[in-house]
Amino acid sequence: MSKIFITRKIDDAVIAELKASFDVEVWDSEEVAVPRDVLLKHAKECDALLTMLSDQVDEELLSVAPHLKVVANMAVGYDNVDVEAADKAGVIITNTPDVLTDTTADLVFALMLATARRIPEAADFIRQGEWTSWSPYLLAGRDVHHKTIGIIGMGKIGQAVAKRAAGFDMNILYHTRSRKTEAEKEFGAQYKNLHDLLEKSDFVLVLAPLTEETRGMIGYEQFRQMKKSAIFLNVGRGPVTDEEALIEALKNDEIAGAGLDVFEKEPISPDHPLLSMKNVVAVPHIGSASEETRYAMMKLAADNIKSVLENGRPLTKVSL
Ligand SMILES: O=C(O)C(=O)[C@@H](O)[C@H](O)[C@H](O)CO
Repeated sequence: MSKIFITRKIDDAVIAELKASFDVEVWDSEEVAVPRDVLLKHAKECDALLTMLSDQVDEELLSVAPHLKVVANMAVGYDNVDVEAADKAGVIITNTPDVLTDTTADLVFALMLATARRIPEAADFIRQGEWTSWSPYLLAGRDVHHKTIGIIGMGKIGQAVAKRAAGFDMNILYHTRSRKTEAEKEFGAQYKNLHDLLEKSDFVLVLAPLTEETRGMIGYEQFRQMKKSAIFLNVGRGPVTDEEALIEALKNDEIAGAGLDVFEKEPISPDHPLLSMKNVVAVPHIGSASEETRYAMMKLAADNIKSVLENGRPLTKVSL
């Protein structure tokens, strides 16, 4: 019977479905990542791994895993996986695209609205008992409707954001590796080089995956090119942004605010400088965190393993 190791406690129904056909072991914690030595021990004897973003699937792991046929990453991103090394080792890597697209695009709008309309600040204002009177500009924020959003990384989530932005009568710019003519036709999105997008956008949104190409792509120079009234959003990967440069840009009022779901190092500590800034809305990597979507991500990861072990065919393979 094929052996599967799941690196985090996921939904019982999904585990039960796998246990019906395979020998399944689960790292029995939702919060605590599986320690490296435990992961390597299981990799030595497993045919399949179901992994999280916090698990490094690298040459060391692949070199001790003679039976490994598939690694199903419970994420659309796979910057925790050395895909080239896996390909050389003949190990199939899968991810969880599509099932999280709309949920993550919703979080983009939640962050954009929360930052622009100062929602967390306003919620605190009442809780602190500060709402004692009214003034014309009390907690006045900035409009989102009819403004310009610049999307960096126009994959499926970027296009789902463009669809929502069209509903807000926004002007949509995008910068990405390949033109998205569909999004141009359907949502009036305009392709721009990075400099023009940064100069023209009221909201600059990072959705690009983390690659050697995109690491640190938004740094001091890029923040200087943005409008002073711009709000910066990152719902992609933290290291795409030079976080020191972001902190400087906020401190020096080079931009007006930031809405962040991802950070250079996660989790971030409560004394992180970004958390002391009123014009920053920070949330703990919850882009895809709806019950429906996280269940769908678990199920898709499990179905990928089942399909590969039963007929060698992945459902959502990561290709080089
Ligand atoms: O899918 C991704 O690439 C994500 O970043 C998120 O959907 C996950 O929540 C992440 O895997 C949680 O750590």
